[in-house]
Amino acid sequence: MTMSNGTAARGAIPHHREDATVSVRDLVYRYGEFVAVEGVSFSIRRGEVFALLGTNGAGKTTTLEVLEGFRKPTSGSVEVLGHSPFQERFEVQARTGIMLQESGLIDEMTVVQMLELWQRLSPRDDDPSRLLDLVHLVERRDVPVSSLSGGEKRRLDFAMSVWGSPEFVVLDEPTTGLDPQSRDQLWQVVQRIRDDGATILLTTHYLEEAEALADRVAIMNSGRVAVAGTMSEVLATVPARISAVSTSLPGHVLGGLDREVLGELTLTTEGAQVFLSLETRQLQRDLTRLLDWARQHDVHLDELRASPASLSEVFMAVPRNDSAFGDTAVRAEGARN
Ligand SMILES: Nc1ncnc2c1ncn2[C@@H]1O[C@H](COP(=O)(O)OP(=O)(O)OP(=O)(O)O)[C@@H](O)[C@H]1O
Repeated sequence: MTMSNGTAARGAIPHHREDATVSVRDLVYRYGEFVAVEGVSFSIRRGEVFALLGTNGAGKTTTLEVLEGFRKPTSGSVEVLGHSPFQERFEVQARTGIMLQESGLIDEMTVVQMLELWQRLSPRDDDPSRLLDLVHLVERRDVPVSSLSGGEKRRLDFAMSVWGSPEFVVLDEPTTGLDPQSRDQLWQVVQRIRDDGATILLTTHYLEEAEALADRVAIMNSGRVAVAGTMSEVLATVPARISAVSTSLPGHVLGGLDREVLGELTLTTEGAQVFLSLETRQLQRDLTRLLDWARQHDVHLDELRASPASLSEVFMAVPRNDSAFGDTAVRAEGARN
């Protein structure tokens, strides 16, 4: 994926358009005078899970609705599977599965009747039994939809979105309301259909879900992409953290440590204990330096922890207003694509 106005994407390797299932260039969408999406560019490679994240009102749903062919872009170009989703809706819909936030299930029908109805409506062929098995609803096949739990309804929605193994699947907050076990099962199914070659666009407010599933991610704020790239590129936009506690740190060796490491070192003393915290963009290098330093000075490090930033930290670090976005850099980057 390449992004025109994302920080992490600046280092991303551009790829050819033919590798892309989705290609969005300079997308603008206005509701009347209000600009909901303001110059967004990205592409989603075939066979990857791409997570579109963002604050409330960031423009995710609007972008999704443009990709699904429900809205005509105000300006910019959008291609899904080589077609315009708005002008060539039939071509795109025949190869796309969509799981909306709002379920379209019919309460009076049983689970299997719902799938049989879908069999008649969908342009793709499939077998209800395969889908029931896929989403672990075999034993609920003859139960009316109205009797299903919220999680079971979500799984049935999911089954309908992957009916006939579409090439492109849009999952809009797929695990809302699922218990941890059902959520894990659904994650496994998403990974399985990705491994089978589907391209998946996921939106979610659960950052651990994006972290578990997505190959690439974009975080939107106020109609723009704030940060984008592969998961590791995005996580690297916030420093990693190393921490440890030691009771064997002689005062005279402390000074040498900050010259050894590249990151920002903080030492706090409480009685005989020294708490060491290091924020670094060079996790492996600084961890190696720290361990070498500890060995040389015979320092024992207790509770040693080293971890990259989480997606949640990256999300929290996204500036929450336009003026803090570094507009000049963002626009200059956009102009190159
Ligand atoms: N039909 C509409 N008419 C006018 N403004 C709208 C309309 N739909 C959305 N908006 C506005 O456009 C902006 C983007 O909305 P959108 O629903 O795309 O955001 P979102 O990222 O999906 O948010 P959320 O996470 O809260 O669902 C918001 O400020 C919203 O109020």
